[in-house]
Amino acid sequence: MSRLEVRGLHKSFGATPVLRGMDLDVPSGALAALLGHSGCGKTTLMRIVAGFEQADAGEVLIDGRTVVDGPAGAPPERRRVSVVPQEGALFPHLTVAQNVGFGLPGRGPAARRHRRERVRDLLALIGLPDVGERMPSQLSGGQQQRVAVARALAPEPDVVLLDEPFSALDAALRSALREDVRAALKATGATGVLVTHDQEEALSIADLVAVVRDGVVVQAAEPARVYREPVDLDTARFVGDAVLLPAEVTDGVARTPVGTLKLLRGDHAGGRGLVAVRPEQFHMVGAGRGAAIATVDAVTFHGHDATVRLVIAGTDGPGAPGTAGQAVLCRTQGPLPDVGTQVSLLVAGPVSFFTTEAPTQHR
Ligand SMILES: Nc1ncnc2c1ncn2[C@@H]1O[C@H](COP(=O)(O)OP(=O)(O)OP(=O)(O)O)[C@@H](O)[C@H]1O
Repeated sequence: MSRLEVRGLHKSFGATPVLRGMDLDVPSGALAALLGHSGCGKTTLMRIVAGFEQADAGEVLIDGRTVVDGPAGAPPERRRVSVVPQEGALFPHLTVAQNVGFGLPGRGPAARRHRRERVRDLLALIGLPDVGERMPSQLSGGQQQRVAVARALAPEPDVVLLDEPFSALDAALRSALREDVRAALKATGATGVLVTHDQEEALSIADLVAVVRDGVVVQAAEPARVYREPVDLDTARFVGDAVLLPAEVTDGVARTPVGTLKLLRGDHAGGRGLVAVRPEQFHMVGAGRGAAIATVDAVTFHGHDATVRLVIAGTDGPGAPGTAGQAVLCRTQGPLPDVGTQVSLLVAGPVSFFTTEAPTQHR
């Protein structure tokens, strides 16, 4: 078991606070993605957990063992934490097998045999069983990252930290590699933390997405929850596309330019604010069946689906006043409408409401 707990971590560089009381709890064997804008403190957290940087205050526990206690901490080599950096991580003068086996003891015939077997098993696990004798320069970028993952897993770490390990790769390679890396982590039972800017990556492979802003985790939950129930407006905008519409909440429903919408959480006191609607929640339906009339402004075809930009022309139902002219985005797999045509719009499923009358609430 190797649960990772980060409690109240603080770190400043000079007078600039970077981590401001960061909390994170990653269950044993889970893969968490740290998602946040550049400079929000993701790498600093990873470096503190790995032991490359000192915290000012707060704690990090692995499997209940305190490895960081304020500025004090266990030596990095005793933490059972491995790191997979962005790129260029392999020793260029060692073979692939020597790279993977680098952190393993090799004195005596039994240890050497164990090392050989472990290297062989890990290369098979990452899908490169035959490259052990090659030099890193003879591998592609994606293969080198696979080897870096194998090397990180070799000493059977409790926690593996992956700092944007796929960022230098092209889109197709990234998606294949991240699936394989997830599978390798799961096969070894290691707890993983992945730093990424890429929301799709975070949502698709992580068990837990932790949204980081200004040195704190503002929301940590399973990917679908973060997407469907973002904790605040900034998270709604940052994780996936969101159409923000003015809304007035009364009696647990929101009156909006596209009709009266159900709320995800019915406990709002009411008042004015914004609802966040995901583009796939919009549906273009037959005339008279929607809640609003909209004019097709632009259509962008993506292959698997399309994005249709629409401008509300008027309401069919009891919408909020002054709604015409509001632009919305609709993601559709159905037939594509011509630009300039009018369609009827419907919103499926409940939406999140964020009041603009009081400070943003953090859960
Ligand atoms: N050793 C350092 N000395 C001074 N400032 C630092 C140091 N390391 C990081 N910082 C600053 O701390 C802030 C957070 O950096 P960090 O690398 O943790 O962000 P990040 O979220 O990982 O960003 P990115 O996604 O761009 O890698 C940045 O403003 C950075 O310039």
